[in-house]
Order: sequence, then structure tokens, then C-alpha cells
Amino acid sequence: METISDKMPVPGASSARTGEPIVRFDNVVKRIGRKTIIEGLTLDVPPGQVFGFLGPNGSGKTTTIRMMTGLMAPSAGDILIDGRSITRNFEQAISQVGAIVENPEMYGYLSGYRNLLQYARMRADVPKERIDEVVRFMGLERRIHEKVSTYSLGMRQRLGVAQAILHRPKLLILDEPTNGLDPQGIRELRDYLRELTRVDGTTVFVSSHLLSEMELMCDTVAIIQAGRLIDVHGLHGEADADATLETMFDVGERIEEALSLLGGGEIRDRQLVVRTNRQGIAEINLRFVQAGIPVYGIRALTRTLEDQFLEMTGGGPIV
Ligand SMILES: Nc1ncnc2c1ncn2[C@@H]1O[C@H](COP(=O)(O)OP(=O)(O)OP(=O)(O)O)[C@@H](O)[C@H]1O
Repeated sequence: METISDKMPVPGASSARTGEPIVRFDNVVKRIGRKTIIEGLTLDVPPGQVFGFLGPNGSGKTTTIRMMTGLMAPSAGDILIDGRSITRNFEQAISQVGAIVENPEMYGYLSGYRNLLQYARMRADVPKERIDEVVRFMGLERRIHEKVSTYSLGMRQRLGVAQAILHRPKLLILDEPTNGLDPQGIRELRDYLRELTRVDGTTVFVSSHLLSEMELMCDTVAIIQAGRLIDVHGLHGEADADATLETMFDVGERIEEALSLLGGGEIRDRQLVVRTNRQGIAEINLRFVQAGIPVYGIRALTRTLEDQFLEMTGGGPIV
């Protein structure tokens, strides 16, 4: 599948400057027993973005993230993080990763600050000043010396992110981070993650089964279903200029003539339907006009992210 990584404008970090993907999935397969859970995942994640990994429950998101964080080995293929192979060069690859995979492990009887301190001690290269910096960055100053057991879920989640970014990873991986959060908590998390990409050039890889959330949170969304990549979708317009769309041309009575002029397309509801991209729409229109065929209307049938997601979830409700 073609990815859109090289079309994305990217700020910040070193791989952002070189335009190299921060994560490259190279034909990744995961089998457990006789079951194939991930089937040949090939995907580039551009640096400096919030990148969404969207799929219904059971589609393989957590399994993929477990492989990205070394909790599971791929059965075949490889994952490169900042150019380093997770299978051949694990230590170097993982040094660029911060992650919250299941619920963030925190000690409820300690303050948020003691939790961060405890974690920082396990990593030789985190100075105390960095703790203060992430606490400020994640908006936790006011309550950081209170026990974590008194925190809301949203605050715990932010403390989890603070912990995961202590060592300044280039890639932050979050598995369904908004689960259980109220709308305000979701919004705050979204804002902090956005800020993280902007200020530090960090790439945020975030999984979810909620389309509406992904649309608000992400620059790009990869859609996965039953272990297969279905599509990669840029959410800020410019990446879609090359997308092929079904386009309807209303040429009135001269529809047969228009069809033979193009030598392609089909007639549906007395309209000429052609699969083409943006540029193609302009060119076809020009050909009709030059041939003296009046064009009464043009309508591109955009297949939205929601259409695709509805298709893959069998038309079921999306939240
Ligand atoms: N250890 C395992 N043994 C057997 N099957 C597994 C194992 N782990 C996951 N699976 C199966 O692999 C599929 C993908 O699971 P995974 O947890 O990665 O999906 P997911 O997209 O994260 O879904 P959810 O949001 O429900 O966690 C599911 O069908 C699951 O039952």
C-alpha cells in the first residue's frame, strides 16, 4: 500500500528533518498458534505527527503495539524505529520509544512526583530538572505532590504520559489512551499530545476504535481490520489531491457521446460516472467543453473516513 509519508510537512526532530519515517513496518506478520493476527503489515509513520491507528475491537491494534514495544516478537517481517530494527537492534530502537501499553503502572500511595522520581531513578539519564519540566508541560504542577490515589483518571493518564516522555523519546506510543476518560479529559489529553508534537517534534502513535476521536486528534489515520491495513488517510486535505474518486458528470442528453469520447466510465442514474483524481476532473471537464458537450454539473463522490469505517464495521454504529 502506498503511504503518504513523503507528502507530509514535518516540524522538529532529527528524522523530521530528513523526512525518514519514524516507524517503518516492513511486512510484519504475527501468528499465535494457528491464528494469524497481523497479516503482512507494511506502513510508514511520518515523524512529528499525531498518527492514529484505528480499528474495531479485536483488529490487532494492541498486538501491533506490543510488537512495537518489544513485548512480543513479530513472526516475520520487521519494525524499524528511527531506522533501527526492533528485531536486530532492540536496545537502540527501544531507546527512542516511550509508551503506555496497558494501564500506566503508578503507585497510588505515592505522590505523582514520587512516582516520577522513582521511575527516573531507574533510568540513569533523567535529571531532576527534566521531571519538573514534564510536570509543567503536562499541566500537573498543582497536584503533583498529592497521592496518585486521589487523582482523576485524566490526571493519571497525563502522569502516565509525563513518565513515558521523561527520557525525551522521539516516539510516544499510547494504546487506547482515551478509554474511560470524560470529554474534558479527552480534550485535555488531545491538547497536550498536540503540543508535544509541536514543541518537541515528538511523534505520537495512538490507537483507538473511536473514529470521531481519531478525526479530532490525528494528522493521519491508518485503518486496520482483521489484522490487515485497509487504508492510510491524511486528515488535513492536501494529502488527498491524488486520491481517486468516483465523479459524476451531468451532461444531459449527450451522455452516450460523452461516454464514447472518454472511452471509459459508466452510466448510473442518467449520469456519467468516472473514477479519477482532482486533476482528472478538470481535464475531463475541459474535453467535454472542447467537444461542445455542455456540463451541467460535476460531483465528486468523496469516500470519507466515516464511509470506510462504516463499511469495515459492517455498517454498525460508530461512536
Ligand atoms: N495471546 C493470544 N492468543 C490468541 N489470540 C490472541 C492473543 N492475543 C490476541 N489475540 C487475538 O488477536 C486478535 C487481535 O487482538 P488485539 O488485542 O491485538 O486487538 P485490538 O485491536 O487491540 O482489540 P481490542 O481493542 O479489543 O484490544 C483478537 O482476535 C484476539 O482475540
